Amino acid sequence: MFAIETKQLQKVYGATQVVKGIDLTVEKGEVFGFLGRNGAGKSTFINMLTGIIQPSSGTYSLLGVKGPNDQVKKRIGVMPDYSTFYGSLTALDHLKFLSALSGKPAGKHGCLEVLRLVGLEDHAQLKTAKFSFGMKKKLGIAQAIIHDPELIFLDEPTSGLDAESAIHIHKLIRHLQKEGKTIFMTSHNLDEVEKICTRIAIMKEGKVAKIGTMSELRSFYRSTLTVRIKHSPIPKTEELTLNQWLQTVGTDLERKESFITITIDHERKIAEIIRAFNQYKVDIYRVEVDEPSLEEIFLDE
Ligand SMILES: Nc1ncnc2c1ncn2[C@@H]1O[C@H](COP(=O)(O)OP(=O)(O)OP(=O)(O)O)[C@@H](O)[C@H]1O
Repeated sequence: MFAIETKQLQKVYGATQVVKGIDLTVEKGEVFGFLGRNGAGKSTFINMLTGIIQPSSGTYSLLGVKGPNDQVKKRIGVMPDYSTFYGSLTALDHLKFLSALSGKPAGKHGCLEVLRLVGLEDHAQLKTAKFSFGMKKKLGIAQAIIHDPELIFLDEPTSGLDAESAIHIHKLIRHLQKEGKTIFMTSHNLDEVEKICTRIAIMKEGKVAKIGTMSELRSFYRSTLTVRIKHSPIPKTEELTLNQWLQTVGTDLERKESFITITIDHERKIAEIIRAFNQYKVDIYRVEVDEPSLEEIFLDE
């Protein structure tokens, strides 16, 4: 059973198809990153799954239950792209109120624990009207997880946060994953997605353009690897043979003092090169492989 499954999910506004029939599955326990340029349709997609808006056509299931379904809504947590708060309440009272509404009251201790998890323990008694943008973001995450949901939607959980707070939220997301939760998050921070997401979908103009783990996306993007090897001096007697052999292994061979750079079509060839160097009694000090970053893959779309 999938945490999320959509079939031909579509949203049309007037004559514009904003989400163009998406088929997507997310396994339980994943931290799934949903990326795309501004206006690609990410929030619209999430808003359909979380019941904020109705799909124009297509179907979806959350935690194995066909949506929309009021019972399953209690098992999901949502941090929308902007959250609203009761400004006259303190952070603690705000959370206590929401957790009572959820039908699964966390109590004062539970609420304080969630405030600690998001890094707001020192502001529990502060009225939310006085909260900064970053503090509101954290409180938005707190209210998404206060009822201990199994599936959590986070729309840009760290945008606008300082680096330290963002790292704190990354740790929280990993902690939630360890507890068996599924997280579906959007982000414009590609470094963060690369670090914490198990799988990634890149959305373009309402469709999923690419999907996979980071290594799958890398292999779709580029079928060759550029390898740079630092090595001990090659004995003069062996130089020619080794050079000739390297030219059969890869392309764009460059040799400079104690470095060679070569482009190969499979990582297995790195092992072949290392074995050959050993055979010629050449030591290898360092191997660097130039892999495409998520940014390159993303910009390629
Ligand atoms: N209620 C609406 N009526 C008409 N068009 C809408 C409506 N809501 C969203 N759109 C349009 O749908 C497109 C997708 O918007 P959406 O907010 O889903 O994008 P996004 O990928 O979340 O963007 P961002 O990264 O900026 O948050 C945009 O062109 C937007 O203008």
